[in-house]
Amino acid sequence: ADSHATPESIQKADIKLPIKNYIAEFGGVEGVKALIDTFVSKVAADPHINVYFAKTNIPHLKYELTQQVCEIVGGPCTYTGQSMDQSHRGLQVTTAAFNYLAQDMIDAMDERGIPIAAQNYLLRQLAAMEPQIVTAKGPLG
Ligand code: HEM
Repeated sequence: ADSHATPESIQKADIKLPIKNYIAEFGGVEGVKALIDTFVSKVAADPHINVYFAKTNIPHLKYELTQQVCEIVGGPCTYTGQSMDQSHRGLQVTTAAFNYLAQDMIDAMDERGIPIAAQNYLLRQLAAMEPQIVTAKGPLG
């Protein structure tokens, strides 16, 4: 996947400009792939949110997430999946669910030793996607 961000892929991935280059801090494309493996394992084991993923094609999700995160952190990847709005429409994702998923990403990044500045950059990008992803209210808001 040695291609680069395009206006279309940036829009689909819901990336906020400017893209900053932290790919080295993430350990290159292989490091991003390993991070997404760790992250998805944590999500699958997280009783607060794993019900959302009961019918999900996990290998496909890992592929799309790897491309998206690699592109976000300035790596040589192009996201070609669905937009965040499209892929989460109808899933009834709540703010609480969003925050649990964000914590799983923090735990995964800690476990893989990603430097804090690089973590914070990715987390800011993910936080900015919340309006496209959260479509439901639950007991916790
Ligand atoms: C910023 C946070 C998030 C990002 C960057 C993200 C990203 C993605 C991506 C790239 C896909 C694949 C799209 C495709 O197949 O074309 C996807 C699918 C999915 N996401 Fe998220 N997501 C986020 C938050 C969440 C949350 C909080 C939940 C629920 C707790 C969730 C549940 C799902 C599910 C169930 C699918 C699979 C839908 C299907 O089977 O088609 N996502 N997400």
